[in-house]
Amino acid sequence: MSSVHLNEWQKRSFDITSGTCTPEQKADAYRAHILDIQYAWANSDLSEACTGSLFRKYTEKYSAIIDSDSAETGLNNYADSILHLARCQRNDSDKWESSLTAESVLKLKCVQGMIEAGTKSRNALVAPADMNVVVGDEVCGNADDGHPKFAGSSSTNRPSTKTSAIPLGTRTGIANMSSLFNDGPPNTGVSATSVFGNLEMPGMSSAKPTIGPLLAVSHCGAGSSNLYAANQPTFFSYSNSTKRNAFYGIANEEDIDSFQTHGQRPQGCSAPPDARSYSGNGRRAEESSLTSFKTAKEQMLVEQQKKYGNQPQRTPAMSSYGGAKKSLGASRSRGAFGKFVPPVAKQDEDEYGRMLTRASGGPSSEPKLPVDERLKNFEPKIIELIMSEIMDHGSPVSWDDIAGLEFAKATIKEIVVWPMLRPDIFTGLRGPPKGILLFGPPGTGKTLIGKCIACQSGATFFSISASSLTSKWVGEGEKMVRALFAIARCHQPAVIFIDEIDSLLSQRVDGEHDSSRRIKTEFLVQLDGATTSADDRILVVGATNRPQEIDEAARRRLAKRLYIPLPEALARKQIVVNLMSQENCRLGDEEFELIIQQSEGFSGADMTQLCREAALGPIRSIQITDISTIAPDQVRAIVYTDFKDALQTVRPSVSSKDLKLYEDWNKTFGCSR
Ligand SMILES: Nc1ncnc2c1ncn2[C@@H]1O[C@H](COP(=O)(O)OP(=O)(O)OP(=O)(O)O)[C@@H](O)[C@H]1O
Ligand SMILES: [Mg+2]
Repeated sequence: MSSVHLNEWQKRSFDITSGTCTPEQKADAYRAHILDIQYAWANSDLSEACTGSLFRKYTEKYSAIIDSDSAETGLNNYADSILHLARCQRNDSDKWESSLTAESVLKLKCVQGMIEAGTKSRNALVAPADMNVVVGDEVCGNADDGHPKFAGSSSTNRPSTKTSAIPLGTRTGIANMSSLFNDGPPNTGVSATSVFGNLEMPGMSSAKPTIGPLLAVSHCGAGSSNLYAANQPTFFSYSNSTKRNAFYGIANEEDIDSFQTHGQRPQGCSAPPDARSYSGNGRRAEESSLTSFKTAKEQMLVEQQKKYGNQPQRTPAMSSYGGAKKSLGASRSRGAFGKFVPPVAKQDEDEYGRMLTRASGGPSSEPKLPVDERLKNFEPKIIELIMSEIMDHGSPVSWDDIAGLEFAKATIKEIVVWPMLRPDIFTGLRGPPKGILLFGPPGTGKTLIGKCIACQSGATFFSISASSLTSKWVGEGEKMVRALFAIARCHQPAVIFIDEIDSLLSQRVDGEHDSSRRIKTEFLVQLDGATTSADDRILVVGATNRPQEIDEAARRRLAKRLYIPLPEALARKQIVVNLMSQENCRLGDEEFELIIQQSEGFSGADMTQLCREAALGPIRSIQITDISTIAPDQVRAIVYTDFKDALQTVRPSVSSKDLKLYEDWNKTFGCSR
């Protein structure tokens, strides 16, 4: 401490001894000095020893004021402020004479009300607003006898005082100490002076971990608590920043947690003398009655409370402690290595319960969702996603709608339909393969076959795409895969159709994204389980036009690999006949043959496109002026010329080079004859 500072403190000390000061001026000056000392200490302008010494000096000097019972001369701020008001009024008008005296003012209705309020509610703030009274469990009013005395009392007439020895650790709030000096209640048997008399200030015993016993004053009536918990350390050992935080009433997380847990004020979190009082359970005493302001977080908690009733909240209400630092993450108790909490609010535990209610035809009008005990470990949102979004309910497709592909259709019927119909026959070696891969050029009917299986197999059909199994959340994709198979197991017999399976099960390469690799691995594991378990009647059907990109492990699991080639002449004709049968068309057999010859190399999709293009021929022949008025039956029939024109614009989408690749792969891995 610099000598300038020391001189300043000492000078001030003597200034206040001047007899010219009124008691309230002295009280104000006293509090200002306490504040200054605290501030200086918090900023390390004062050493601990010096702070202690100054406090002692101040206490000794002003013990007469502090200990005075007199409402006139003591630090009776309550009476002082009322009298001060009265005096001001008198100054405004010389003629006006106030009948207010120290005694009469206490009989005023409003004053009585305030006193009663203070007596009734121990949490209520009755003490002058600029006084800070902090106790373990309660905020003490001025007096429990209704007398608004604020000064520490003499020991002679205070028999009910409890004292307790508090081992001082290394910290205690200076502000708390100031409250000791200032707010000694009427029933306190130990005066502030005596408290200080017993207090060894830090400078005196800094080497010791504890600073000797401090007599704490319990002054809130019979049921009152001690000022400090017995294990409450003092704050002299705090670092400067902590001291400053403590000084400004900013608690660190630990303190807040422990405070909220034990119902005590955060250790070392002293408030300046003009801070508001706090209740021992952390609630700002006057908060409920005086302030309706809520932070967004507090509002959210209130709404959550309303929404979920008395369910325990994950986040403790920071508002419970007004002096706590309200910073981002201040309420976290998980620490740096705690579990990651996503920024989006997690689904509540009872969401699944709500889903069960819906599923069991509960109050909600939402559709029934099948649920199973085995799915309890999965997040409801994932189950819901798979159930509602992945399960396919497309328009019905029959085997006859698929032109050609007789071998593929027969094989699929053998694998899918019959075993479903007669599981008793298809046992042992006759057991159907659990995985099929449909591969071939684009537009050849692979997806169409999938839809047909969905309609004709009688199994629960899950049609999923790779993108629906991927998620931006780490780990979510694997869960989706697991949930998919679990749900399929609950709904046996089941077919899981994965279109464009190459994007999900492409070969694992170095440097690929970790999450996609994990999804892939999980899928293979599940696929393995589904394919090896004899009891499970789950068929996985994959479709791809890039069979060469499929991971070899997946390839093995998809045991039946069926080549879906470009449609042969007969199949092409069937497609055209099928489509033209629904239109006004006039085509002879010869014309059909011509069309089939000219569409060599077309896929099923190309044939469909050719028919669409030809169907537009009659419309194009209508005059533009007539298009708005012409009746549908006046539109001419589709004729061969329309196909001829269409063949000029529609080209095969599969090149012969690509075709060779498929045929080669089929020869290597395919199961076709
Ligand atoms: N064999 C077929 N019989 C009848 N229509 C077919 C046939 N093949 C393809 N089509 C027609 O082509 C359209 C596209 O077929 P689909 O979507 O099944 O092809 P895909 O093999 O899945 O192609 P991609 O590999 O590009 O996904 C079908 O909607 C259907 O109109
Ligand atoms: Mg497809």
